[in-house]
Amino acid sequence: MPVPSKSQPKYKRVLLKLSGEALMGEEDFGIDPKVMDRMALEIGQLVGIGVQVGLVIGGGNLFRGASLHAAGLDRVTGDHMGMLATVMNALAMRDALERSNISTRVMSAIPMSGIVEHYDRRRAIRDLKDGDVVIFSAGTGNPFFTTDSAACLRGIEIDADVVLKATKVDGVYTADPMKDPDAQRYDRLTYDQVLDMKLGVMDLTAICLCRDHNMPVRVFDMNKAGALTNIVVGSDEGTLIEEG
Ligand SMILES: Nc1ncnc2c1ncn2[C@@H]1O[C@H](COP(=O)(O)OP(=O)(O)O)[C@@H](O)[C@H]1O
Ligand SMILES: O=c1ccn([C@@H]2O[C@H](COP(=O)(O)OP(=O)(O)O)[C@@H](O)[C@H]2O)c(=O)[nH]1
Repeated sequence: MPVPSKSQPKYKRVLLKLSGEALMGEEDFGIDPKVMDRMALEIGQLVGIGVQVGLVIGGGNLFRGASLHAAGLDRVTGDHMGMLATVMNALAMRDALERSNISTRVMSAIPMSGIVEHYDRRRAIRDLKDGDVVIFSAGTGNPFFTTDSAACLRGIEIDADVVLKATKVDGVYTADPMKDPDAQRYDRLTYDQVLDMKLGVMDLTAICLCRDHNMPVRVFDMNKAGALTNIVVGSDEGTLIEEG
């Protein structure tokens, strides 16, 4: 089988999920412009080798419905705030991408006329084919979901080859590596193994969706320079979750 080269990436279209928290960099809240610029650079490298990039960004650096609820807010209101947070992150990411001369379109699952376009699948696919990075913001548009589920949903809808979950850890472990120093990393897992072992790196709704639609997911460390390009040209970074 031919080995993919930089001029012939393994994937033609990817859905990249960036966790909101990872955008904080060294801070405790908000957005670190240096992280945004670094991500823009890495995404630009994918676009440069002809890969179509759809992007879903979390909102955990600003608001999370569950945390707001724990602090006393109504859960649905909290989730609405969380989804709005993802739109703010998307605007910041568009700014960083456009400063790097990468043509970018932001769509929102919640209509927000005058700020971003409403999500339109066919339009998104056309834009991706034209080489634009398309950022899908406001999650699924519904409370009680996460942006991991939104990433898998949009990935399936746009017929991406893979969902790439960029996070703070370098793959899926036997236990949360932030809490258990003895946790061991998996190179590869099936959807059922993730579900059966309740491995917490991604919510189970997202994994079920991917299993039902046979959408592979790769979990990798977004702080490792070059990891994204390595994956797209066929290297084994992080953990691949796919059919058994
Ligand atoms: N089995 C596991 N393997 C890897 N990471 C795990 C596992 N269980 C829990 N995690 C945690 O999941 C997080 C990744 O999810 P992510 O959505 O990026 O973060 P958050 O939910 O904090 O926004 C990691 O930072 C890690 O601490
Ligand atoms: O379809 C969605 C996606 C997100 N959210 C809300 O938006 C917040 C931010 O998203 P997430 O926690 O997935 O961000 P991440 O962990 O990736 O930073 C969530 O906590 C939810 O409150 C939601 O209600 N529906």
